[in-house]
Amino acid sequence: MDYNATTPVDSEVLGAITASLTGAWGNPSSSHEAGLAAKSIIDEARENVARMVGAKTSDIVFTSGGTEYFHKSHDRQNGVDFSKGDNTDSLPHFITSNLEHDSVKLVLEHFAEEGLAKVSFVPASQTTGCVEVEDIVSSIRPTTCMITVMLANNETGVIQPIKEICERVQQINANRRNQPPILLHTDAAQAIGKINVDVLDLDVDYLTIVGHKFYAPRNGAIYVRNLEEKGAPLYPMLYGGGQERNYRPGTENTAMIAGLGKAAELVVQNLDKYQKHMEEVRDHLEVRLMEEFGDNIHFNGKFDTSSRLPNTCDKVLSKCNIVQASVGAACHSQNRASPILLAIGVPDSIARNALRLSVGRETTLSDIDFVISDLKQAVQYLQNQA
Ligand SMILES: Cc1ncc(COP(=O)(O)O)c(C=O)c1O
Ligand SMILES: O=C(O)CC[SeH]
Repeated sequence: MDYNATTPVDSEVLGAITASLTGAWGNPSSSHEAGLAAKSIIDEARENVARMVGAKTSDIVFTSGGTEYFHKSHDRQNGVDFSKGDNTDSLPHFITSNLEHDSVKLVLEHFAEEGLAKVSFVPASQTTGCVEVEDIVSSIRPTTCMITVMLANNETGVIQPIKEICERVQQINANRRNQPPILLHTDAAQAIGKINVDVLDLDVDYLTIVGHKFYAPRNGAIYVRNLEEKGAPLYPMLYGGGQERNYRPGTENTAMIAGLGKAAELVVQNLDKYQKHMEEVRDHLEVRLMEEFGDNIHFNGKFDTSSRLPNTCDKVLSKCNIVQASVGAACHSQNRASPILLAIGVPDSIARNALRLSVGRETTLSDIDFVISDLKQAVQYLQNQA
């Protein structure tokens, strides 16, 4: 019950990984047969990942995972020079939400602490669990170089208004004079494989893809709009043998890329089925929780006017025997109330008891019965201890 933390590798994905480890172990940069076999697997995987998010194949760069995608430029990025920190008014300005995963939040905090950039952390609305478009737009300054807001939150499952934000910002970009356009990034880690994600529909410049959230191995990729055509800028964090067009050098991890590509192919083929199943099971879970615990349950991710991922249910509890879940994001220390829940207005006393349940593709209705009975015995245990 913790599929937002990570997912198992799909059996077909494992097959693709195994096949490439045995049949395509060559160096993809080698021009001989073994190298060409590996390169063709990588090319096919790139096509499948691009298809999954509605991108051009050449706009996809493979990475080691979701955390490896966000950094400052070592050069003038988008007309803004990070190295010139002497005049703080000219510092590049970033806008983000207070709901972001640490792989975005901590990078921007670092930029600010190091005097490399100014950052606006826009608070999400406590009535919608979303960051409001107008609050993002009103934070824009002449020095704003990038806006990054996650597509769906990993704890609440609430889907953020990325398309609406991009629509407004592109209108502003069209009227910007003497300033480069504001770049738009979204962290789609929790959305891919659960809802349809289309980079052109969203109209973003960058989109983060995290394999281990959609039954792929723990690598990832980033979408960069019109990368080949020098569209959105991308600066390497590493220097080496020229792989990934010098954007992400290092001999390619063919097997993991093969797995990512197969998982992407499965999403393209089965997303509707996955989404419907997860939604059915999650909704059944919430019905049963209400039946069993009534007013003792507080659903932290349900807002009347906000959409949410089909698999996520954030609520309360801790003494379970069978259920494995997170009391917030897996990578956060568990002995504190989730900052995300506090940010959307969940009272500390409730946030401290939150339990995030996230179902997966194979979670069944009978699994839910186990979950409910385990939660019930946990509640009884806690009540007896009280
Ligand atoms: C929303 C979100 N963004 C980014 C990440 C980071 O991805 P990775 O663990 O592959 O670095 C995760 C999960 O770990 C996540 O849930
Ligand atoms: O568990 C999550 O929310 C993702 C890993 Se921090």
